[in-house]
Amino acid sequence: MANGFTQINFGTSKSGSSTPKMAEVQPISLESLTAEDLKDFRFQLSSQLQTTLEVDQLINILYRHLNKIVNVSGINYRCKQPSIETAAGRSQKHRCSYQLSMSKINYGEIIFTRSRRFSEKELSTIESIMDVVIFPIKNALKYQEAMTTAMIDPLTGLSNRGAMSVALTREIERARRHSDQSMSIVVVDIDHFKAINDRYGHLVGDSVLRTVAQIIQTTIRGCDACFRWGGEEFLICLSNSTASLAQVVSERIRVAIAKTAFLPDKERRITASFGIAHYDGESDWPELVERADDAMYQAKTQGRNQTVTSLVGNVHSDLA
Ligand SMILES: Nc1nc2c(ncn2[C@@H]2O[C@H](COP(=O)(O)OP(=O)(O)OP(=O)(O)O)[C@@H](O)[C@H]2O)c(=O)[nH]1
Repeated sequence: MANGFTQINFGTSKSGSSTPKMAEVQPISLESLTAEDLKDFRFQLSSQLQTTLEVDQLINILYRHLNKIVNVSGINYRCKQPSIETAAGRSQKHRCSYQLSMSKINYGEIIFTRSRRFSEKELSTIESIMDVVIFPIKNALKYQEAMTTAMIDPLTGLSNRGAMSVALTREIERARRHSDQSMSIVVVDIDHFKAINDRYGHLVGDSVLRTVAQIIQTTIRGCDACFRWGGEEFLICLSNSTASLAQVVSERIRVAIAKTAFLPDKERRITASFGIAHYDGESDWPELVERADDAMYQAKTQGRNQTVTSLVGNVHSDLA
């Protein structure tokens, strides 16, 4: 162990024995590597690692640079919190791995692999550059954590509006590219929520929002996504969905909400109104969301506690 890096494994991994051989870059002889060369190498590696805050890019840079002095076939990196797994090159059966830790905080594990055993000299060279690697990795993890936090609504734990815009841009792009895979948007708005806050207080109102979020999340599929769009409004993005599937999902959520006893007054029920828009070649997601929102307002004006689908384009035939 040195500099807070624990080499936890070195030897032959039996599971990798059938991995096909790959062409490996010839390493520069470590015997001729001077202290000055190593200093230069560390400086160059450090400069390159400062160019990104993406963990997978950091591992790729390390892979490219390390191969100038020590031949490795693959580098795997994994971290539990935040949960990240990435790799560069190709895994082989001989491996050495290092736990990246500083001030008792673990920043993940780096595993170097190749088809031949690592020599003592190679191991000590790899270990000697780990201190150059740990700070960029630590910064990248902090950045990733901050980005994730910025995308989460703290009350419900759902993704927020910022995350929604990123996800919907991607989904619209996918629906446009694959004509056989469409998508639907559902806007959900709790009915008379102001009256709930006024009568039972904001804490009860908050717990209603959390429970509605849970009902939605447990009803939709893993490939779908739910966002907190505004105060008492939620937006669901149903991937690869027809308009009729969107209606089935909405109705399931609507009935589940209407059946749930949210309030101290068990007899009093809460309802929500739903608006659906099915993708119809919109150029951007705000147009699609606007249609779903208009449909939701129609549900409100028609008496609330119901689902309205925006009827345009190919939706009629799907619902027939
Ligand atoms: N408890 C709580 N209330 C919130 C939160 N965000 C927004 N609200 C409340 O949500 C209420 C929304 O009220 P309105 O927009 O009038 O809508 P509504 O009473 O649900 O009426 P309809 O939508 O027409 O059925 C307001 O009283 C907001 O203060 C929140 O995070 N927690």
